[in-house]
Amino acid sequence: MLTAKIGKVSKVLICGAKGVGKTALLEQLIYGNITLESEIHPTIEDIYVASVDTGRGGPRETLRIYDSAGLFQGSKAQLPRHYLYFPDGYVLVYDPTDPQSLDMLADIKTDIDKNKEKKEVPIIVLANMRSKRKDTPPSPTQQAQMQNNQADPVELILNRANAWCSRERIKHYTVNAMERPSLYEPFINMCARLHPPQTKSTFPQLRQVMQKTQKTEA
Ligand SMILES: Nc1nc2c(ncn2[C@@H]2O[C@H](COP(=O)(O)OP(=O)(O)OP(=O)(O)O)[C@@H](O)[C@H]2O)c(=O)[nH]1
Repeated sequence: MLTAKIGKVSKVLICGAKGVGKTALLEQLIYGNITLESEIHPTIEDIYVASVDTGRGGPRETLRIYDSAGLFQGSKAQLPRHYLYFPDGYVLVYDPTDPQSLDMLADIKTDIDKNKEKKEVPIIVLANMRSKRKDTPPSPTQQAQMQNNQADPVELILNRANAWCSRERIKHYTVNAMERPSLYEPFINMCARLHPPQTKSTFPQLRQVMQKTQKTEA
């Protein structure tokens, strides 16, 4: 007999401004084949399927991840309407060197909240750190800023994002599309929230209550 268990499939939308690295993140997460030399074309829409081990035992869970076309900056950012109805969760991405790409996420989040009705819809925010690495020496501009005791603008944007995310009760992650391990935690977290552990059947408790009632009636 075939007994392979197939977990639930959840739909997740990844969205944000144009060119913040949404496709690079997904390709890296799923295939691990992205390098600085990879040629990536702007997305219209693509679907990726990820089989995720949440580390809780049991079958792997499946995420169907929709990569969306990046939104243009300028006027109020609006997701195409159908993206507000079908996703079970959202991954919002911004580039911490570009403050407008962060501002845009607030508009997207408001739109999601307005349309989610009573459903619980997990949202996470990813700051794609591009190639900023701890071992990279500071650029001449950063050196000048440090000499003038000015804060690093990327740090300021990350702080602003952290403050917004904690107000909105959203988890904020700093990742780098070129570093695959940095992508695991956010997607495992999203998957675990979309597939909470099954609670045990309440029938045994129900049976106990019925037995007690019968005893008191006798
Ligand atoms: N150096 C570096 N380049 C990156 C990184 N992430 C993305 N890029 C580059 O930035 C460009 C845009 O990346 P995409 O992944 O296409 O961005 P996107 O958000 O999917 O873009 P749209 O589909 O147009 O919205 C590509 O040339 C990527 O190679 C990164 O972490 N580091």
